[in-house]
Amino acid sequence: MCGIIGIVGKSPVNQGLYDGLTVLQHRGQDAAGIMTSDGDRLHLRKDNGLVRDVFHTRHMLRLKGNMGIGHVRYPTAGCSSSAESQPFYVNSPYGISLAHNGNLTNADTLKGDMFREDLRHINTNSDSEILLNVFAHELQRQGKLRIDEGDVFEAVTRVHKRVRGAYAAVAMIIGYGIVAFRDKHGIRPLAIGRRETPQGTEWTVASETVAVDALGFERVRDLEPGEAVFIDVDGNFHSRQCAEGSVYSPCIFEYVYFARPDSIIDGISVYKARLRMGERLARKILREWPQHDIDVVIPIPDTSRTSALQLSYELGVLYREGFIKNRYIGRTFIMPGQKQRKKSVRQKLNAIGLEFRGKNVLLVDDSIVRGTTSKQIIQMARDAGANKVYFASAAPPVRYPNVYGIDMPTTAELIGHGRDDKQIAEAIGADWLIYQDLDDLISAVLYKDNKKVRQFDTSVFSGEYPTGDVTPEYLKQLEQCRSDGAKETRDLEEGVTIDLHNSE
Ligand SMILES: O=P(O)(O)OC[C@H]1O[C@H](OP(=O)(O)OP(=O)(O)O)[C@H](O)[C@@H]1O
Ligand SMILES: NC(=O)CC[C@H](N)C(=O)O
Ligand SMILES: [Mg+2]
Repeated sequence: MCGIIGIVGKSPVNQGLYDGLTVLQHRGQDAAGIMTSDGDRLHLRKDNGLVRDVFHTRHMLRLKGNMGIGHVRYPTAGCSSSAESQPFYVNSPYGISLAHNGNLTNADTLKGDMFREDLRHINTNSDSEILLNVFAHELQRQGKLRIDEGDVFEAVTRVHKRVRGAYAAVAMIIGYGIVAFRDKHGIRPLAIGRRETPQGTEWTVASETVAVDALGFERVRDLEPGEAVFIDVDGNFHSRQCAEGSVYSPCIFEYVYFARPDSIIDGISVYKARLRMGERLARKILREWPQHDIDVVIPIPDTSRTSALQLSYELGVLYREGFIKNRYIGRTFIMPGQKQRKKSVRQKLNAIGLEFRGKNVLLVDDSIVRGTTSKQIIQMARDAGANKVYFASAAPPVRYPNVYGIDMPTTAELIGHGRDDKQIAEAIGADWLIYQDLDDLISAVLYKDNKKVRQFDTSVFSGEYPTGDVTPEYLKQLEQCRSDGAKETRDLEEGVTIDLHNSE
């Protein structure tokens, strides 16, 4: 997952973009970047690392201008070189930069078309560079010296006709403004905020409402699937539906794990959805094991806390924080390699002995993906003296790859693939394991908050891909180039790619 943000302001936006990226950090820890526009000049700083490490005072001073976009990256295509960090830039037409969250499913075809038909060179293996070039080509094709919002929307309409997969994007056109658009399934989130100042109205577009809140903007609404909004340099807001047959199918895994609980995605509170997940899972436990002997419910920090709390309440069993999280270690699941992920679990969490000694503990996590966390945590609970260690997952088993912006491309890496619940329990070392049912998860998220959302992208649980273009051949090819093993070899072979547009 990545985090994106754009601001059209009435005063310098560098600090706002930085602050916005900081609260979107949980969506991508590998790289960060900001590009601002100051009159007819663009300023860029991007590199590998966390937001706080990438931007120093000297970079912030150079990021001048009242309009800009930013990105935090969790790679799902290409490699993790700083050259593939975002925003990307093309000089023609007009000078355009773009930041993207998601993953294109027809990137290879598009790349070929770009070269053969559009005569454009793509310098990296990033699908986001392709998305930018498709947009740039479609804008250029109109052959205008000066453009207006109609031309921008026409270009986005044509992008939707060519591009498949998941894309929530913000693009900045020098001298004109910022355009934001969302694929016709609305798989990745994108929210709009506005702020009144004595100088006039300022606008922001960001992956999650937490960024809108943190910057002191007022939440306006989410972009609709297939919709584009264009905010011109004077702060005028324009919007248009640019795709045919748009159907809301937001990624349900955003609610399970990715998003911050204080965000509201597509009108649905992530926090409330997680509470309901806990509630439904508790009811399932009571149905399946009414005579349970659970002494205490313990969450696996951070994400499972909300659902674990509600689960314990509904179950009528004590909730205890038995694991303490090191606040300086980030999310382990989105780390690039399995070795690093494994090592980080132990660095990140430590058990409080007295909560485990002689007790039957129910550990609750939001999801089990590769089993990296659950396996080690269960062992830690045993080492801390637990009598029985039970495990509950607020999401159903993850059994299928994700192709829309979450880096889980290989079925073989998923602990739920090809195993039933009993075999998974054995593999992670649990005495008993319970998963949320998919229907319960859907009803926990759906509820009645937003009537427009009727279905979700549930592909990692169901194997059903809403874009309809994900074939077994595609998945095989994805697995070959993006498995942990393939990534390691490639990073060694490619070494450091020199970036064209970067400054130290
Ligand atoms: O089965 P796995 O492959 O280990 O993946 C699942 C785990 O990874 C995530 O935690 P993470 O540490 O990334 O973030 P968190 O602190 O937000 O819970 C998630 O919350 C689960 O705990
Ligand atoms: N997780 C994402 O949204 C990734 C965006 C893009 N596919 C990249 O790899 O940079
Ligand atoms: Mg976790």
